[in-house]
Amino acid sequence: MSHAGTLAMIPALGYVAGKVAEHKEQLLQDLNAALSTLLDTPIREMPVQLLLQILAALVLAVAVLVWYVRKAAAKPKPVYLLDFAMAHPPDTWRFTKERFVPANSLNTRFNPESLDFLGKMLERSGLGNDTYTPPWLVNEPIVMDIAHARLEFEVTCFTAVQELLNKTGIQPRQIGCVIVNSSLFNPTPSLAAMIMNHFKMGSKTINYNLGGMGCSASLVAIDLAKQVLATLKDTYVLVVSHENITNNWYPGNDRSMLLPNCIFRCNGAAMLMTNKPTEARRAKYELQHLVRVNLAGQDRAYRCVYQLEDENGDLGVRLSKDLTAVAASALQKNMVTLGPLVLPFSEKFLFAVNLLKRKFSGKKVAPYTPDFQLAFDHICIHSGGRAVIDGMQKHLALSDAAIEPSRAGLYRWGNVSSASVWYVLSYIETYKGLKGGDKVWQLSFGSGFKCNSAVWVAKKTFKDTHTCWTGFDPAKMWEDLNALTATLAAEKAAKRAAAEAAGQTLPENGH
Ligand SMILES: CC(C)(COP(=O)(O)OP(=O)(O)OC[C@H]1O[C@@H](n2cnc3c(N)ncnc32)[C@H](O)[C@@H]1OP(=O)(O)O)[C@@H](O)C(=O)NCCC(=O)NCCSC(=O)CC(=O)O
Repeated sequence: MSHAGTLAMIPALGYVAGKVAEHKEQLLQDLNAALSTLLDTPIREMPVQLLLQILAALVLAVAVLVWYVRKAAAKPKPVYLLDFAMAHPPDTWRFTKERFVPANSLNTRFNPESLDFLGKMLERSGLGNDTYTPPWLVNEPIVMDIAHARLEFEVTCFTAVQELLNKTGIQPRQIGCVIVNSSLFNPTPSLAAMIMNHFKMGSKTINYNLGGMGCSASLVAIDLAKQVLATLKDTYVLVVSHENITNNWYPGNDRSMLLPNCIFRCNGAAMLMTNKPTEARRAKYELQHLVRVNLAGQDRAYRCVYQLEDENGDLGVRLSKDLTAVAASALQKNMVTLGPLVLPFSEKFLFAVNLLKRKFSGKKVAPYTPDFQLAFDHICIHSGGRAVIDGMQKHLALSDAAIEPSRAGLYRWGNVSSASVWYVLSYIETYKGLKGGDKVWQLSFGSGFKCNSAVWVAKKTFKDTHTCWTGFDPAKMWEDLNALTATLAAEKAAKRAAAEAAGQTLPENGH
């Protein structure tokens, strides 16, 4: 029954309760008399009508019991996130900003304009000085073979999984299913098989490998884990999210394909999910909602993150300038489903009034964006790039404090693809901590084009210091980011003034 139906029954129940209280004495006397007659009368002597009434009551009781048991069995069992751990590559993989252009100069195929573009984009990207790249991509000789791509996966993800097993005390043989997502590196045997082989998992463990699913694939993997947990009893599902830099380093001169070299960096996240009731108390979170939106049916959205060969045959991923606009439209669609599930009544009401005004007022009314900060205590937005985060902050009208974890994710780790929502959550656990009952929103975007949301509820009050944030200084980050914002604003103003002087008008984005 819907909540509205339940609410509507309250006055009726109140009326019945009032009447019962009013005639309590009489009712008790009648019941007593009926019971004594019933108990003193052998079944053979009972009137047929009474027997039928007893039978009907018994049938009704059994039907209610069966309905209740079936309803309880059909209710999805809770899905818990026991814990998660992040990859933290070795210090020898640190890739400072000063090294970026000299290291890229080792690739003799980059022309001077490309090197200029790479340097300029890095400066404006919102990445800090301390991200990680496999050393074989930025030292001579440059190697981009499959053995090194595998090595990158081992260094990042095996360590994250090992740390997760150490934290939880779960043995590899207890894991019933392994799910790995990596968009651009899908060797055979699969990455999921590599995990099973390294950790010597049992032959009954099932595995899945999600390829080509972009930066929002971690939440697709979580959704798959949820579905697996609905079919396997009392088990653990290990989810590993990774994007490979070695297999994705573009050596050519197409600007839109060079952009990933500027912003994508080494990463890995390992999550342990379970449906075991005995783990309910120590689990960090319970999954409350998972909403997936996929715009693959629309050409512009489908093509805006696209792997292809350039005109010289070099393979890379082209990032379209449309990406932030497409992400905003995917977000809008996701919010339409997510909003009613999570927003407080006041926000739903304002949204509905706005909708009616837009439909029937005959005037141009701007759409109302609900305040999602009223629905969630913590927000983890995919740190896909400075422009992506800026766009999301604007669309969702988020405060600097609410968006800080995502900015920190980009600044400290770069665009770490689908693992980003976990680096962001680990920042929240490390710096802010959670209270039991806190709601966390993970929001990811990626090729397809997809926008996925996961809502988690903290099961306890805790703080967890993740090693991937050791030594990080949020104040220094804000100092750098504020300086960058000021530089970009000054540049934009100068461009606009020059254009106006020349009698031209620049579009909103300044180009
Ligand atoms: C790259 C930026 C840091 C640049 O910042 P700026 O403030 O300088 O931006 P801007 O718009 O003024 O652009 C500066 C210059 O870069 C060029 N430029 C910008 N975007 C470009 C693109 N996609 N392809 C080619 N050129 C591009 C502009 O034309 C301009 O060139 P000129 O100076 O010549 O006029 C920012 O635009 C950004 O963060 N973009 C989003 C990156 C992104 O797509 N991330 C999502 C990754 S995909 C992902 O995360 C999901 C997935 O993979 O599945």
